Amino acid sequence: MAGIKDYKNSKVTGNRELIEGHVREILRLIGEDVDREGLLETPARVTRMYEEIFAGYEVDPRDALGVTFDEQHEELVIVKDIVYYSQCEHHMAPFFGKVHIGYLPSGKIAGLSKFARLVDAVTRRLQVQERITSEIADILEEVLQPQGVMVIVEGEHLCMCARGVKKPGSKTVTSAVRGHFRSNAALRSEFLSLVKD
Ligand SMILES: Nc1nc2c(ncn2[C@@H]2O[C@H](COP(=O)(O)OP(=O)(O)OP(=O)(O)O)[C@@H](O)[C@H]2O)c(=O)[nH]1
Ligand SMILES: [Zn+2]
Repeated sequence: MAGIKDYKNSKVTGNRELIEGHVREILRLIGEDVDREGLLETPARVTRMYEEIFAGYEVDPRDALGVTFDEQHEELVIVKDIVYYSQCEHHMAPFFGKVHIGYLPSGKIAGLSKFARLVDAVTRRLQVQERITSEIADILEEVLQPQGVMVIVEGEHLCMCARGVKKPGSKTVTSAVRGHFRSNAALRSEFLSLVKD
C-alpha cells in the first residue's frame, strides 16, 4: 500500500491463522458452505485485505510527516483532494472520500507527499470521520507548529448507504480549524474558495 511500508509485519500478519479461522467461522454462522470452491480462499483474502486497510496501526502518524524543511514561506499552502478509505468503528463498514488540508507555515514546511502519508496513517484504522479530521489538524499543528491549520474531510459512509437508513449519495463534511483559521474569517474563506471544485 502506498505510504505505509511495513504492514506485512503487522499484528494482522502475526495473527493470520487466527483471523482466517474467525472469518471462516463467521461465514459458517451466516449460513454459508465454507467448503464450496468460491469461499475456500476467502478467509485468507480477507486477512490480506485487513493487512492493508488496517495498516495505519503500524505507524505513528506523526512519523508520516517525516522530513520537514525550514522555509520562510508564510502564505497559505493547500493540499487538496487527498483520497482516503477508512472503516467506521461502529459497523466495520467502509467510508471514503477526500481530505483537504490548508496551513499557514511559520518557518517550517513539510514535503507534499507527507500530507497524503499522514492521511493514510490516520484513516487506515477503525475510525469516525470527526476524529480523522481533528487528528490530522492536531498532528499538523504539533509537528509543523504553523500559524494555523484547517482540515476538511468529505465522506460517504456505506453504513448509511447500503444498510440502516439507506441514503446513498449523502455526504458528511467535517472541518477542524486551528490557530489563525479560528479567528480569521477571510483566511477560512480563501481556503474554502480554493478547495471547492
Ligand atoms: N458521528 C459519526 N457517526 C458515524 C460515523 N460512522 C458511522 N456513524 C454512525 O454511528 C451510529 C451508530 O449508531 P447505533 O444506533 O449504535 O447503530 P445502528 O443501530 O446500526 O444505527 P443505524 O445506522 O441508525 O441503523 C450510526 O448513526 C452511524 O450513522 C462517523 O464517522 N461519525
Ligand atoms: Zn458505520
